[in-house]
Amino acid sequence: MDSGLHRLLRERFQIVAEIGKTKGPDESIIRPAREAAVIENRLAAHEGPMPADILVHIWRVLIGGACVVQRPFTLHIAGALDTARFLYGPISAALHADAADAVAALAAKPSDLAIIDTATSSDWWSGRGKAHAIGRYHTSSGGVVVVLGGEGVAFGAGPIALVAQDGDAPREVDATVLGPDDDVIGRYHPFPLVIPVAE
Ligand SMILES: C=C(O[C@@H]1C=C(C(=O)O)C=C[C@H]1O)C(=O)O
Repeated sequence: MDSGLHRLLRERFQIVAEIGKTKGPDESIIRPAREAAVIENRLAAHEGPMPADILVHIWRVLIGGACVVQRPFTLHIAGALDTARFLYGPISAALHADAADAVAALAAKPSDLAIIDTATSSDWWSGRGKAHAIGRYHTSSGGVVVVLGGEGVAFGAGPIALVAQDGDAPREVDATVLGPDDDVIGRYHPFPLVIPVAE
């Protein structure tokens, strides 16, 4: 059983490496909407005693590993280590004192990702420059964590936009009701599960 699983995983990573070669040097290898679709497809086909959150956890580690195989990158983390590990697994990480530091590190290397617990800063969005939200997750402790991609990371295809307007705190709106002056900081596919974090 384990040999068969292992063989399939090796095959998956071979295919992932081939897909990576088709992505251009100026294009991000991370496709948040595709990742969400991959997991939604697994959840839709799921049955049996394995808990759905275990399924999601395994696939998130596979996807994080797949991304890093296609092109190495670092997670710049401000107060969201559990969420970062849940979403991307054991890949290279840098811990930052606050959101501003993490966003500055992302600006220096836009192909990395920043993962920010919004409780670490009341205005994490104001210094983000060309970074934009590619994911927004709720945690089991009631927190909200935002994943920021640098320039070039494709927006998700979902209908939700996360908007900052006139310096107000970001709010979620349906993309179809956005006005011309709205400052869209990210669009993403809604994620079905709450991220479990250590208390
Ligand atoms: C494999 C790809 O690259 C990345 C890894 C994915 C995966 O492991 O399923 C999905 C989307 C991308 O973030 C792809 O673009 O298809």
